[in-house]
Amino acid sequence: MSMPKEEGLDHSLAFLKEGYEFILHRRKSFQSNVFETTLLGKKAICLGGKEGAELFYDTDKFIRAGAAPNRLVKTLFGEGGVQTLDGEQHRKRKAMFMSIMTKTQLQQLDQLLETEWEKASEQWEKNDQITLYKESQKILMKAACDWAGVPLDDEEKRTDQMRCLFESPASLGLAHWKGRTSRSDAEDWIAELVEQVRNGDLHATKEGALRVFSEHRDSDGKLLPQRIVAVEVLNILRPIVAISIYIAFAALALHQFPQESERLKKGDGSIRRFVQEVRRFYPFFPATVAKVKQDFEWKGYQFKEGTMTLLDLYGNNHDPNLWEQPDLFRPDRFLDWKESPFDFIPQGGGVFDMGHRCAGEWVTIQVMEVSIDFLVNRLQYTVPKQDYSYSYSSMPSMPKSQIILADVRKQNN
Ligand code: HEM
Repeated sequence: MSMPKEEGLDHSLAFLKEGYEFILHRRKSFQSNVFETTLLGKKAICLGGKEGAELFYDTDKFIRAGAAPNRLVKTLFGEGGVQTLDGEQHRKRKAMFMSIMTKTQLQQLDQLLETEWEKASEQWEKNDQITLYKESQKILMKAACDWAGVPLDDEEKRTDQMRCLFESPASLGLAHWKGRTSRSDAEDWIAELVEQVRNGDLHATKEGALRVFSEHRDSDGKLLPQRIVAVEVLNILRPIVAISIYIAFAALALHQFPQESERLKKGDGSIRRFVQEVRRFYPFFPATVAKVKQDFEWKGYQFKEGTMTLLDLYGNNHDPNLWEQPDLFRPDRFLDWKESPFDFIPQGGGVFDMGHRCAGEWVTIQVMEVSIDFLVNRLQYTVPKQDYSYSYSSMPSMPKSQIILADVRKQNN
């Protein structure tokens, strides 16, 4: 049986134009959770729905080595990182990440964040207004470095580098190249710290990522090359700073859905459900990518070895077959959510240890909870008129104004 197929030479331009909605639009028009298209001059299969996600995370059928486009590897991921590994090598490396995600470690991050929010808000009281997206990046970078045991030498420069890593993958020209130079500079910085940890010149905290990753032995029993440790430590710092995007969207939701914000203030809404709805509702990653490991057949369709395959992350979070009225912001939908690892997948699906589901999902949820609690219950501020719109084609997307808050004061209660 032949797979539903989008006719035409190449659809990369349509992907750029329709962005987050590209796959879902076609899933709807083909009425199918699987279809074929052409992207970057190559045949690509797009998968969606619970069944599509379940298939995508079957590690006997899909691999990650060589799957991600070069522009993503050169900016966002780095070379040789966990995202690009398969099989036993991936399992061992992923276990290294998950080993630092303990309850105690997460509580420590909580406290570091609280302290940074406190310090920052004291500064903000001296200003007429602040840009939340940028300010929260400073908070997150300081907390992330402290948590990872990384001495932060030049706060402004390093925070800017982290931002460039996640803002640049899909951008063009200079902005993209800035992402590439930020990557090599940031890797140099961390690789030097790894050397210092290994020769005893830097006593990094025992449980922090810098020390744990520097001392980690890979599946061959050897220490990882310094450069790879740097890539993996950046796989902690960079995405923590990227939570600033969700914080900006959360602040937007608090403003645009004041009844939800009131409920949080009165304590009759749940911050957890609010966080989940922000992660479901707003765009972050459109899709994730793998390659067919070897020829197989699924539902009568042929999947040929090496074919690029995309999983529709944004689309699954907005799929009307999975969510009632998906385009409404309604945190209470999570009251009776059946906790499937394949429908709600803003940070990937499946399981953490064997598959590529985001290693930092718990961190993300927790950081968002602390930050939203601070915005709702610890600060008061006004929201001046600004451009709240966000695009479905720029990746990553975020409110155009980056969320300006004015007259920020600590609450007196
Ligand atoms: C800012 C919000 C975040 C979003 C939207 C996000 C999203 C994602 C996505 C979509 C994937 C790929 C899933 C796949 O390919 O199947 C991923 C992987 C990953 N994320 Fe996150 N992430 C976030 C935050 C974090 C944080 C805070 C950390 C670390 C503290 C982190 C560490 C990782 C790592 C190490 C991987 C690779 C996992 C693997 O390949 O096995 N992420 N993330």
